[in-house]
Amino acid sequence: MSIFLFKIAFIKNRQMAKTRNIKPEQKISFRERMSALSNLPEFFKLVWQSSPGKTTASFLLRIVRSAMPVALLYVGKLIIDQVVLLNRHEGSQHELWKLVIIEFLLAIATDGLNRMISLMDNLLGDLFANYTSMRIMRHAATLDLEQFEDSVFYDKLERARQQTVGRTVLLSQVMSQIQDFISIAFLLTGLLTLNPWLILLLLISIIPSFMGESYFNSQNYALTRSQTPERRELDYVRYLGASDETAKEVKIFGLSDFIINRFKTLSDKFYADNSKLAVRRSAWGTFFSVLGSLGYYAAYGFIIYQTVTGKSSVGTLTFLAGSFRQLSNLMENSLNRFTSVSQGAIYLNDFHEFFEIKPNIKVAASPLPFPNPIKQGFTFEDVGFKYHNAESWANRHLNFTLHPAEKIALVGENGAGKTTLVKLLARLYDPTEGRILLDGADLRDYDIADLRLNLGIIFQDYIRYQMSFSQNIAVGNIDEQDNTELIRKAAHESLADALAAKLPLGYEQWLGRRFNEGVELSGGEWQKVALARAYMKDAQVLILDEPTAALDARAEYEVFQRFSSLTQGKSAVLISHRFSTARLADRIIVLEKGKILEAGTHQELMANNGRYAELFSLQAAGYQ
Ligand SMILES: Nc1ncnc2c1ncn2[C@@H]1O[C@H](COP(=O)(O)OP(=O)(O)OP(=O)(O)O)[C@@H](O)[C@H]1O
Repeated sequence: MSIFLFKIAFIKNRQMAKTRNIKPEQKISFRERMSALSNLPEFFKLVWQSSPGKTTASFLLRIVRSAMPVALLYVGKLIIDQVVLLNRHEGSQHELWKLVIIEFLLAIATDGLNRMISLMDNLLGDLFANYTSMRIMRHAATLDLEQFEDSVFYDKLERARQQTVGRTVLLSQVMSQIQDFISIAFLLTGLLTLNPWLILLLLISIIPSFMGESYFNSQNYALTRSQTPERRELDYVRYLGASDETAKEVKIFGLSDFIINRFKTLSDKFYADNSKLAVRRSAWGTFFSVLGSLGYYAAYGFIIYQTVTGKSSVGTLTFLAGSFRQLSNLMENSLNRFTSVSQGAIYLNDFHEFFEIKPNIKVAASPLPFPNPIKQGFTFEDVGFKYHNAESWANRHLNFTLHPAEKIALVGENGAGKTTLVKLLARLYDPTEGRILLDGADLRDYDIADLRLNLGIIFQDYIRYQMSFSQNIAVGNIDEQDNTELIRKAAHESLADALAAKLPLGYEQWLGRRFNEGVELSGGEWQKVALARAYMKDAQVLILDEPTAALDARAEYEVFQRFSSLTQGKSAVLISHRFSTARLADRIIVLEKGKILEAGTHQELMANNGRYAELFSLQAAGYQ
């Protein structure tokens, strides 16, 4: 009967699943569940690596704890039998009190073990979460920029991130499972020797509940998995609604209601989906628990009958009834837990999937030594690049050479492909077609870390680190973070030193408002700090992507005076929308729709009377 009802629910649920956008491939079969268990050894390896000592302690404590239920029941039986004997003036008072003290000690030991196990689980859980978070960050650092720009990648990253905390539950579940199995083995031995028939009754009363749990767990997984993109959006909306970085614009544009409504729409949908499942799960759970109670009372009646008819002692009655109840609870718990363990093991797939993502940008097996000094420069040979999932090319048919000691300015309208070109130079992406040569050899043949060490790049969307002034500069060459002299020199070169002098704590001043006593800087001030990062290393090529957009006219003039003298003998690439800046370069490359439209000195391009001359005159007219 129950199976029949269960099937109806299953069919109905399949129909509902369709309306709830659960993709069919996200449902998991029993086989998938079982095969996911093969993830457990790898999982335990991670747990072990997090803390070998605590893993061993937790395991040993649970083994001792697993013998406690049967020991307590058995001593209880002996006590009752002794009391019955004493009533008949046959027993021993001394024996009785000895047993009571033993039971008392066992009870205290059980409580103590429970507390130690839970303490161990918590500590191990925290260590595991920290360890796996670090593993995720380490792996993420090896991946390509392009992978970070892909939403499917983010879903995987998000699911892996959730596993760092979520899987600590799996850890204690698996441990508890082992503990319960041993307890069950002990209790079953008692039941088998005293009354084997009860075992059959036991199985009948718990199997429906197990099937129900297993079914609802798989539904839960399918639902959670299908909700990943929305959950990320929910997190994002929550961040938009309450963050120092967004507060200004949210206030000015009066966006709070808009954001709250979006949050409400998303969270209401979550609530509706989750609560439907929770209600159905609870209703079925109640039904199965009634079945379990029926089984228990049938067994209880049977044992009472045997005691009344003199086939067992009163002590045996309490032992059997107690064993049956405990066994039924333990078996039900461990069967149910089995479904959550296999469920948890399936979530581990997400974790492993993330670690299986490999970077596409290959590192040369035996890299060429990076030239110092660069002799021929960087040559773009028909280079084209298309972003993942993009329709059009961001760069196409690029042919030019950045010579040693040459200063090139890249100009062009928004979206012309200037930043992309620079990213190709730094191998944040590899060309989709064509190749970039450095001193005649493919850029891919050099060591990528060496290449980046030789490039000093400041992007337009540089990070405003919520760290100290000095660390904000040191990130340009983190190995030198303790080199105060170098940091001060870099700050001097980018004009940031005058700013440090104004700050209450100078170079140790915390920047940004996110943490205590941080000082917020203006846009231009931040830019000067970021610029200092480029001077932290003795890079052979300096690349500044709109470095002065936020600087005032005097600061921009000074920055460029210094930039020119500091980059003497070095190559430099400058991206700027200000033609007054661009004209200082040895050569100007005008990009349009990813292609080179024209190139030459300021004078040549003006004489050409092409797009550069047009844009230059347009800007100059604005100043008159
Ligand atoms: N991460 C990305 N994913 C997909 N497309 C991108 C990405 N970044 C840029 N693009 C697209 O590539 C083209 C070139 O962008 P790029 O950032 O190189 O232009 P830009 O010349 O530096 O523009 P701006 O002057 O506005 O900084 C644009 O059409 C842009 O939409």
